[in-house]
Amino acid sequence: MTTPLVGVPSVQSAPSWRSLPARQQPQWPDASALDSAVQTLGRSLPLVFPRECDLLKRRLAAVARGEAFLVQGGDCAESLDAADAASIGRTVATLRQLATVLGHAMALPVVTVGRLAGQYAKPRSASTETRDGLELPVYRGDAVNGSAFTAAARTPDPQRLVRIYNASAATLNLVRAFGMRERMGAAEAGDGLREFAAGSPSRERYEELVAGIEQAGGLVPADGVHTPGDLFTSHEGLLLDYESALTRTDVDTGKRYAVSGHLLWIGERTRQLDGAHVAYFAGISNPIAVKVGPGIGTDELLQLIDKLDPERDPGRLTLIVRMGAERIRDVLPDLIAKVTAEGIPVGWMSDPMHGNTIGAPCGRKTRRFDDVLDELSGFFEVTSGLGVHPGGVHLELTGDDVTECVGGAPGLTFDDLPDRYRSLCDPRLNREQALDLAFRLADTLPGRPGGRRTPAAGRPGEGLRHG
Ligand SMILES: O=C[C@H](O)[C@H](O)COP(=O)(O)O
Ligand SMILES: C=C(OP(=O)(O)O)C(=O)O
Ligand SMILES: [Mn+2]
Repeated sequence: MTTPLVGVPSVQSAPSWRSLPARQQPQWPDASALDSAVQTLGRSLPLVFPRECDLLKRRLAAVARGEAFLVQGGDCAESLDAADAASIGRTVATLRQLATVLGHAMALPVVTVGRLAGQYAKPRSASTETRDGLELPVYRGDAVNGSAFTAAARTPDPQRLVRIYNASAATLNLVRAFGMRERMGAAEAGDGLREFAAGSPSRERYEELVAGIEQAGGLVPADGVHTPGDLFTSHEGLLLDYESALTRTDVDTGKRYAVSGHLLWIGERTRQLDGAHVAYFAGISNPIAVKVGPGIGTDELLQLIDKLDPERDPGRLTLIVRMGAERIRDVLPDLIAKVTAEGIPVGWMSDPMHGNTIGAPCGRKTRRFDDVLDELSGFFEVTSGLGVHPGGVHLELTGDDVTECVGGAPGLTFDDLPDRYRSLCDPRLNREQALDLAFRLADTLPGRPGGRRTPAAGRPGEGLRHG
C-alpha cells in the first residue's frame, strides 16, 4: 500500500501567486517572525488528505448534477479563546439536523460541510476601526490579531498562524470523533429535531414534518440517502502565506492540495481575475468554491470559471451566491442562464447571510431572519424557474443559544441582541433560528410540498457511495 501523501511542502520555487496583488493580507510587522511561522507550518502534518478531498469532489459533482444537496455552515469567525468541545458538538449536531430536514425535503442525499477547523481569517470592509477617537487596525480574525480593542491585541502576530493550525487540528479531531460516535449508533439528530418541533410556535406542522422524516427512515444516522453522512471541513482561503505553507504534493498523483481543509473558498472581496487568490486556487486540486455577489457580470463570472475550472471537472467548482434578498431575483437569472448555456457543470448554492447584514440601533451588525428566508426563497424561485438544481445552502450559524440575528422561532428583537452576542465578526443564526429556517424551507420548497416526496424519488449519486 502506498502512503497516501508525503509531506512535500511546495516551496521549491516561488509559486506564481506571489507576483500578483493579494488583497486583504495582514501587515505583519516582523517579516522574520512570519518566515519562522511559515517554516513551522511547512514542516507540519497535513490536516486533511487528498483522497478525502477527492471524495468530497465526487459528492459535489453529484450536487452539480442535481443528485445531492449541500449543507454548509458554521461560525463567521472561529475563536481560539472560546473553542470548547460542547459548543463545537452543538454546532455539528445542528448541521446534521439541518441536513436531515433539508435532505428529506429535497428527497436527496446531503453533503455536509462545516465552516470549521480553519475558519479563522476575515476579510474586512475597512482596514482600521475607530472608537472614541482612537484608531487601531481592524480585527482580521484570530489567525491574524486579537479582537480586544487595544493596540497590543490588534497588532498582527504571525505566531497566531501556528496557533490556529493547532486549534484546527484539535477541532478536526473532535469532528472525526463525533462522526465515529454517530456511526456507532447515537441518534441525536432525531432527538434534537423532535425536541425542537415540540417547543416551536408551529408545533403541529413541524411535528408532522418530523414524523414524515421518521417514516422515511431519515433520522437514522447512517451514511446514505437522507442522512448527512460524513462532515467535511471548509474555510475561506484568505491568508495565502498560511495556505501556501500548508500545500502539499500528493506523491501518488503529483497533484498539489491545500491540506488545511477539504474545501476552500475564495471570498467576494478577493476573487479578482488577476489577483493572487485566483492564481493560488487555480494551482490546487481540492474542490473549491467562490462567493459571488451582486456586482459580478456574466463575462467576469465566465472568466473566473475558466481560470478556476478550465477542465470543467465535475465537483471542482461550487458558486456560492450572496446577492441580498432585494437583488437576487434580478441579478441571478442572467448569471445562471449564461453559465448553463455554456454547459458548465458548476454547483449553485445560496449564502443568504452576507447580502443581508444591517446595523442594529445598538450599533451591532445583525440580520433579519425574514430577509435570510426571503433570499433563500428567491434562490429557489430563480433556480427552479430556469430548471437548474438549487444545490445547497451556506449559513453562518451556531448550535449555541446566541442573540445575534433577529426574528425566527425565538422571536428575538433588536433589544435582545446585547444579551448573548458572542460572534467575533458577523451575526450567526442560533440553533432554533437555523432549524426554523430549515423547517420553513422544507414546508415551502417548490414541487416538494411539505417535503413529503417519497425517499425513493431521490436517487443517490455515484459520488455519494463510499469507496
Ligand atoms: O464575514 C464576512 C466579512 O468578513 C464581514 O462581513 C466583513 O465585515 P465588515 O464589513 O464589518 O468588515
Ligand atoms: C467573508 C465572508 O463572505 P463574503 O466573502 O461573501 O463577504 C464570509 O463568508 O464570512
Ligand atoms: Mn461572515
